[in-house]
Amino acid sequence: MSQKVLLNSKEVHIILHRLACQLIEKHLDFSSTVLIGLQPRGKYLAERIAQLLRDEYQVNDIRLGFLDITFFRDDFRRGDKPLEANKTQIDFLVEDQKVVFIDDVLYTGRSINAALTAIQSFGRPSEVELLTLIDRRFSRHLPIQPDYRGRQVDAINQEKVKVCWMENEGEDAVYLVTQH
Ligand SMILES: O=P(O)(O)OC[C@H]1O[C@H](OP(=O)(O)OP(=O)(O)O)[C@H](O)[C@@H]1O
Ligand SMILES: O=c1cc[nH]c(=O)[nH]1
Repeated sequence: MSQKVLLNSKEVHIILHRLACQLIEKHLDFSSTVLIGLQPRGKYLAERIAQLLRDEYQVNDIRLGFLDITFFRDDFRRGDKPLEANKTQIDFLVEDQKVVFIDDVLYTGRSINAALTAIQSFGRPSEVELLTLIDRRFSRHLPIQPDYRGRQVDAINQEKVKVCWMENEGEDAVYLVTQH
């Protein structure tokens, strides 16, 4: 296995600021907008974006929730391992709200498809957008595209993009991992 740095810590931080600013441009005071990080790895990105909005850009009253999509995936019966769900935590109504899904990587689009199904249990949003740190090009199985993207990456199917966060991996960085 070998890995190449796609984004270092400084580049990740610059991109996070840009994404936060793009959200402000569109959503202004966030009075009818909620942020939903997809479990497990979108949670870290969503927390970072929410923290930036609050601390650096003085957007108060950010509503942030986390959505687990494990049992909404179209392939969830196919694996041979027992599935472990993560926690869904949405302490507000999404009815008539603008929902922004936040995930670290967009690849086939199947996770977002599952999230679109899962969020219906919480109400009917007025619109749903997608923010992703990494958009893997030419790999979609479904017609799903991000509204806000950190970096577009070309990778072949044998490669994996790995997003690391200080909170769980001890550094903010993005790697392209190749199995040999
Ligand atoms: O567009 P998709 O093909 O659905 O891929 C995107 C998903 O892949 C990753 O999770 P993964 O399913 O690899 O699980 P992981 O958390 O174990 O990395 C990533 O965190 C996204 O949620
Ligand atoms: O490259 C990929 C594809 C799916 N999920 C990831 O985290 N990385």
